[in-house]
Amino acid sequence: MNSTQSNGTSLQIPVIDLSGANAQIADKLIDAVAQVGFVFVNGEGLGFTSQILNEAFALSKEFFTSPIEEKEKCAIQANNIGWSSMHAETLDPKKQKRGDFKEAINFGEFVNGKAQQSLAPTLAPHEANLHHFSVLCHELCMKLLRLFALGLRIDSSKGGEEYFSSRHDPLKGPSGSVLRLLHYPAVAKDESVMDNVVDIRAGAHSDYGSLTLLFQRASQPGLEILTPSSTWSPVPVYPPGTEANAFPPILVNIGDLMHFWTNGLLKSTVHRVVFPEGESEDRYSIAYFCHPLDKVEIEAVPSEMIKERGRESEQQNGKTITAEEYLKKRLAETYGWGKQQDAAQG
Ligand SMILES: O=C(O)CCC(=O)C(=O)O
Ligand SMILES: [Fe+2]
Repeated sequence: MNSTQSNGTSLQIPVIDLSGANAQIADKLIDAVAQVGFVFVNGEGLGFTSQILNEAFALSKEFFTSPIEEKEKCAIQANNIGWSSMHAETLDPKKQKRGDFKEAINFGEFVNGKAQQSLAPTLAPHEANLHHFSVLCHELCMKLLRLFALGLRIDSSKGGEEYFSSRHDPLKGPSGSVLRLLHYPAVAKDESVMDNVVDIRAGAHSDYGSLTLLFQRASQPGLEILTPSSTWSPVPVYPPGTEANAFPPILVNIGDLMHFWTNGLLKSTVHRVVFPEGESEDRYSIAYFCHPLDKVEIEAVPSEMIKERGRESEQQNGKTITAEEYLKKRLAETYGWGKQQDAAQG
């Protein structure tokens, strides 16, 4: 089996309904992310609607099909914001001969509803929609973060249910959170540009932040996660039991910072995006990478559930590492960020 083949082993990712979120749901959520690192949540009732998603994906398509000169005007900067072109990012540099078969655009935090970056002509009229989408994403993350704190039984003297959410409150300061539109063009299998062994839509990686939300579209699969037995398991767009939903459930996964924060209890699982077998269509996805506020110090979470677990050093220059330093360190270690601009993750 080469590095881009799947073996079809399928790992069940739990689906959790967050309506009426309570302690029982928090326990289920913690179990899911402690075991698999991924969980599906039903987006209905969380502000997302078919219309909002259809509009966001239509806008994404419009942007990616616009002239390259327009996209270049909002090219990605060292602050991780903007458009990254086809093959510009290499998520698995040790294995990949060529960069990911994808393009993407990152939106940083909006201030008073305004993007803090130049928007391409296709996007500028839709600034309010993009802002609204990122607000919905952040609100869902805050809900999940409250449930994580509840499930980890953080004492009220240490912040209780608000332990994580208060450290992700955009009113208290900036963070590295990013809304990202992704486009993976379809490629005919016999096309000469396509080398099955070296080409991959997104190389194997784990995300860097606290948690990631991922929105997928029907008939555009391709995401796979690495199982504990080191096989690749395809991730469905509509997991069993959700086929009748108005839109696919939202996929949530834990990032490396949360893994580190919880001494590895919550797992950041390696994943990748492959070309599906046979005829494929373009894949569009939307990700929201949620990060703590830049200034937050990542001390071990005050929970008895993680106390006994070993911890990597949290010190940097004798001080507890902050979320901002953690992100910069990860980007630099993994991608040589700052030396070369081949990374654009959130
Ligand atoms: O597009 C996808 O399905 C996954 C993207 C992803 O894993 C990432 O951008 O970190
Ligand atoms: Fe990812």
